Amino acid sequence: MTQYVLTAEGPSGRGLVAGLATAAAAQSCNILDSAQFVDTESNRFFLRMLLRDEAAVGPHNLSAAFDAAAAPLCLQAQVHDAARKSRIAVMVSRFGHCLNDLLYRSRIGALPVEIACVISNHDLYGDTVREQGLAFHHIPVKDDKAAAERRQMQVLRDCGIELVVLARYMQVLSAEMCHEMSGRIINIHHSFLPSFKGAVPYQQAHEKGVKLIGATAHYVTEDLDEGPIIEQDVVRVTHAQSMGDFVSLGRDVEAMVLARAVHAHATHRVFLNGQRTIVFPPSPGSFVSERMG
Ligand SMILES: Nc1nc2c(c(=O)[nH]1)N[C@@H](CN(C=O)c1ccc(C(=O)N[C@@H](CCC(=O)O)C(=O)O)cc1)CN2
Repeated sequence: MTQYVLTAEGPSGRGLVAGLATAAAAQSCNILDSAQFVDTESNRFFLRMLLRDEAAVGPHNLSAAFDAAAAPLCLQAQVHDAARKSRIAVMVSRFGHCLNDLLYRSRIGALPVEIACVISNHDLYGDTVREQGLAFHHIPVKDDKAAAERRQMQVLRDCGIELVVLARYMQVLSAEMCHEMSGRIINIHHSFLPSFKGAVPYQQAHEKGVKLIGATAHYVTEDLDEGPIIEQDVVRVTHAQSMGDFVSLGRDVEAMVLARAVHAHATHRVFLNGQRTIVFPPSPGSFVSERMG
């Protein structure tokens, strides 16, 4: 039986969960997993349900039913096919560890995404990407950033991209691109934000003598490394380690944090809440890979 993710948000109030759960039952949907949260500061309600469509009602009828149930509750509801993979583009510069990790996780089905193409301002990973049957677009960013970005945006439109993942892409995106793709570009920053923004966080961290380094996955906005945080993690370091050691230790935590963030976005668990996010936990079984050994 087909499963769907219901997402809903809007002004908080009484009877919201009941209203949506009643609508689910009326459509013969079994609620397999449910999470909701009220931000009492903003008085905003957020909900995510995993539904099993036991009467094969189908996505269009379910969308209509939940729109009808949500309207009197002043909620915006969306129904997503839980099995559908988001079409993503990965953008990379010189460091390929996050790209390789995403390619692997996507290939084994551990990430519910379809990598439609890879875009890079360098030609280092063209063979790696094309060997996996994927499109690789080398778009150098020389002195005309705007021209390069116009080419990037054209590729994203032509490929029907739903999410852009900056996998250590080291160019600042224009305000125009950030606005056009608002909420649909995820970046991995190689520090535990808000510490050490910018292009060389490991150098900053080493100079500061930190005992933890980290990685932060966030939505991209025109304000560099200031976008809503989706996922973070850290790893211990010591006084005896060099900046190069930090770079090596950081690779794994960067890749892990980025994969967690992409998984959360692709399974409709992330909600924007002003400058922050709400990230619901993964539903049971959502990490089961198609190729489990
Ligand atoms: N508009 C935004 N663009 C980008 C963001 C963002 O949050 N908003 N995140 C960065 C990633 N990043 C750190 O994680 C980062 C990348 C690059 C730079 C930077 O100063 N780049 C220089 C060129 C550096 C080079 O050529 O090697 C520049 O663009 O002039 C800072 C931070 C991705 N983009």
